[in-house]
Amino acid sequence: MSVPAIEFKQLSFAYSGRPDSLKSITFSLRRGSKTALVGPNGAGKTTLLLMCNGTLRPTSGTVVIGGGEISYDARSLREIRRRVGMVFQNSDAQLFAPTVYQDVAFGPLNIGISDEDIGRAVAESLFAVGLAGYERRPPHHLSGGEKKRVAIAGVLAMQPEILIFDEPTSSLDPAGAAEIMDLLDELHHQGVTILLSTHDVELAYQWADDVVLIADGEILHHGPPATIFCDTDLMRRAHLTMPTLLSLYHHLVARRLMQPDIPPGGIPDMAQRIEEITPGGIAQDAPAPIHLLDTGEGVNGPITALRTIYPNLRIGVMGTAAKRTLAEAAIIPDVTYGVIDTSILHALRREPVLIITTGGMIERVKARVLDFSRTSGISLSVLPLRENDTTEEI
Ligand SMILES: Nc1ncnc2c1ncn2[C@@H]1O[C@H](COP(=O)(O)OP(=O)(O)OP(=O)(O)O)[C@@H](O)[C@H]1O
Repeated sequence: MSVPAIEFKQLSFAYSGRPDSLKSITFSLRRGSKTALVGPNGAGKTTLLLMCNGTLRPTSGTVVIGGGEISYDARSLREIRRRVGMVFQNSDAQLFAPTVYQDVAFGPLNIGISDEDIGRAVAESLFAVGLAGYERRPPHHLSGGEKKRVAIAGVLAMQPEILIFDEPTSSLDPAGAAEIMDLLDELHHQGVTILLSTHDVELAYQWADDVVLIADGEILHHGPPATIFCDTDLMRRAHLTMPTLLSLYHHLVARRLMQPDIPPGGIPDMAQRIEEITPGGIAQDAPAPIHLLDTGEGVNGPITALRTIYPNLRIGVMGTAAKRTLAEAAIIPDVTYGVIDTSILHALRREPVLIITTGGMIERVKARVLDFSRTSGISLSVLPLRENDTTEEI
């Protein structure tokens, strides 16, 4: 078995003169996993996250990063903070330079990266968080959401192997929050291990592979989201409520309108199940295909060709590189976040859709659509587009 990304071993912690905020915490995070640390106010989430890069030191017990126990001398801490990026809940605590550029450049500058490479890292990180062109702005004149993005860019510029986010979507509007979650998905796909804290059960249910439930400084459970969020006793003990999608599913099952099954993973799954039990749906028609274009193949030709066949084609774009390519080609996409599930919903409504992305994200689209087809029994097709070819089917 591979070495875990992070291990907490019998970790306890008390702020000076206070009772224990963390009580004998033991769990580990798989390398490359995306985990949500979920719990009510005051549960100990922030305190636990601050252990991950040595900002706080346990009163007893240890934190192990990639197989090595954290040491608390200045040199070791510098090295740990390069490998473990941390975005704080309060961005004001993280931003201090006079310009956005200097703020994002601060980390790379401190580890001796050349000016040219720093320029590139800053530009790429700002583009990734949707703030290209903000370089000369003073961070303290930005909105709360923009500050959060600058803080994220500063962490991305260090290319950490582990990302720790304390309430990543707080102070972001819903679309901005969804874009940041998509960015986290992209980073996860590049192999980064992600641990975020939240009390947003909707977000944790739809996004995380694993959920760690914490209340009153203790871990109540660590497991797959559906197992944890379906457990009403656990939810009550953690002062949380069941995600809306699960709650609706349980109500429909209890009223015998729906067969008990694996809980729905997202809106496409739920919409499909409702369509199956509702007369008058369009289930008898075959779904529209989801076209898929790798930006490496060039975007203008295939889009023009597809638009002549489908004038009402919807275009979704996933990932930083693809967004940049589309911006350069002056093509405005219809969907920029939640792209795969939105595209599945369009396909089920028999509306033509094209997803533009690149690299490993191509496989992610195929895997998610295949997974949906398998669980729903509805055969959806993904048609990878090439310059003169729109017919290959998975
Ligand atoms: N600087 C501090 N000094 C003393 N006690 C603190 C300090 N920070 C947090 N605590 C206490 O530690 C406990 C855990 O707080 P923590 O901020 O880790 O919880 P949290 O789960 O992140 O909460 P929230 O969701 O409200 O941000 C709480 O009882 C809190 O009052």
